[in-house]
Amino acid sequence: MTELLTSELMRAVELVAIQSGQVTGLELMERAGQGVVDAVLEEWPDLGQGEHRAVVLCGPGNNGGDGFVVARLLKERGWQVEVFLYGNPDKLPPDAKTNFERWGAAVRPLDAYALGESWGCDLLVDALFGIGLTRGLQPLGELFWNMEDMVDCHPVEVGHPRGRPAIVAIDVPSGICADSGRSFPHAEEHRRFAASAHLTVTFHTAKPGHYLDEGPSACGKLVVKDIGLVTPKDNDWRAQRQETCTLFGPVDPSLLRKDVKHHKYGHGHALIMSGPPGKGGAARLAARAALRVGAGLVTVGCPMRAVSEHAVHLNAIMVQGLDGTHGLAELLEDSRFSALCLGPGMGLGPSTGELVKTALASGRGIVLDADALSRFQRTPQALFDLLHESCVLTPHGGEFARLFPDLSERLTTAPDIGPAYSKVDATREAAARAGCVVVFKGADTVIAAPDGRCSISAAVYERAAPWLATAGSGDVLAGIICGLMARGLPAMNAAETGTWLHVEAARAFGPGLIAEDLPETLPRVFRDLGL
Ligand SMILES: NC(=O)C1=CN([C@@H]2O[C@H](COP(=O)(O)OP(=O)(O)OC[C@H]3O[C@@H](n4cnc5c(N)ncnc54)[C@H](OP(=O)(O)O)[C@@H]3O)[C@@H](O)[C@H]2O)[C@@H](O)CC1
Ligand SMILES: [K+]
Repeated sequence: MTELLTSELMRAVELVAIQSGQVTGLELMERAGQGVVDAVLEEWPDLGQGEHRAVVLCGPGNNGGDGFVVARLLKERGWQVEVFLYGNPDKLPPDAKTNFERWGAAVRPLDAYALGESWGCDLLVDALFGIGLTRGLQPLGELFWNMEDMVDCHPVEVGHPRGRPAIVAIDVPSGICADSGRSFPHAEEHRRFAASAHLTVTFHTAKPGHYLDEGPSACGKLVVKDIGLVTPKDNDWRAQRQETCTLFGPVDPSLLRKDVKHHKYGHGHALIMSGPPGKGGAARLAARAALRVGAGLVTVGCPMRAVSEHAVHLNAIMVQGLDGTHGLAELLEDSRFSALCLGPGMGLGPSTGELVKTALASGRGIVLDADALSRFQRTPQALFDLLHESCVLTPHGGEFARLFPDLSERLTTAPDIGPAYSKVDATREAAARAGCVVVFKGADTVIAAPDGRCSISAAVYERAAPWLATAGSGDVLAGIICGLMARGLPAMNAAETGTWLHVEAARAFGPGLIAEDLPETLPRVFRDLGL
């Protein structure tokens, strides 16, 4: 588990170190620049031999200061280095100014580079803006557009006469908000709003924006370099500041091990509610996932007329026909049902809403997904009033917007000042409002509990799982989380662990994945975890 620091917290950590006298800002800047050079040479060993050409684009703040350090260090290695500045050198902050002076060679205005027709280098360094970005960068739209083209269309080629540079972003690609991963749109919509890079080198710890929204695609690859900072552990320091979030993973295998002393009921009984005939596939996917993740028993509860359809498909999973809320309430008199899942394939009719209310009244662990969420589009507060802390909501973007339209609007309206409202902010607010765990799905899934705990479970970088965007994949996730809750995991643990396993199963299976494959790949994931 890695703690992710927002820009405000990162500044606070830096301040503590400087005020304690352990380090100066100038030393931190030197370590940051050295970290970038080290990361570049680790990523492209060819650049470690001989003399190469670098272009360093510096901005008006300390990110630019890091750029001047990189320029100097590369020059000391014998490289040809050209430096361009976006801003007024007289207005640089003190540490950046010192490094501007230490550089001591020519610095030209950025326009002189941006208007050139050739990339003219082997390494392009984006030191324009870091965690201090506060608004859009309209004048740089064309440069960013060209950078994206370079990253997407041209492989890095050391020594190319016109330049096919490796592009490295210092701290965060310029234009990306470090807290949210969002960019700040400007009037020139046909241009890009943020830089693109092959490699992004950040310091001390990653920031939420490296994992959210546009962040990962802009960063390319992410490397975190230690610059000798320590995040204070004491509660007083933390109590005065905003809450952090973590990057979840890997899972703790001890949460998933089965106790040999338990019989099947000791591992819980999951009840997955299904919709009418012809709509039962989603519930069967969720049920299979709940069973594979280790629930001792799984039952699909369905309208009487859907029993025969389920019966021809299911073996180890039981089928229970039941009539409406009365039938569900009666079934739940059996206290061995330890967790429920409602939503996948249930339909948007009134019966779904009534079944959800009956299920919630039972106080059991409950996962609500898909139609069980959308059904409450017009009356979200009626749902929130019934939710409790053993509930997990698993909305995708559309479902989130139905339940939390105001939060969704803040998240989708173009921000004009930074830091931009983030998916972490939105999910945290949603969990507090709903009074339960919210899993806001996407490649940048965010999971939050009502007490403020929050983690990002991102399927990006080395954990990218593009084949997971397939029909039924969400139903499987709901089933995995329900199965884990049936086994006794608290809602937040079940949500985080389930989301991580879901991505891991997709990665283990690889290309060609369909939803049915996910539960079947869980045994392999468990073996790899040493269970
Ligand atoms: N913290 C640490 O521990 C360490 C930090 N380090 C490095 O420092 C970086 C943070 O430096 P920073 O705070 O000076 O911010 P940075 O991103 O350089 O730019 C801010 C400047 O830009 C301006 N500005 C903003 N938006 C603008 C716009 N759209 N268009 C035009 N101007 C705009 C803004 O001025 P404003 O007008 O908003 O007052 C301000 O002048 C960090 O990312 C890392 O690289 C490392 O050296 C080591 C340890
Ligand atoms: K940058």
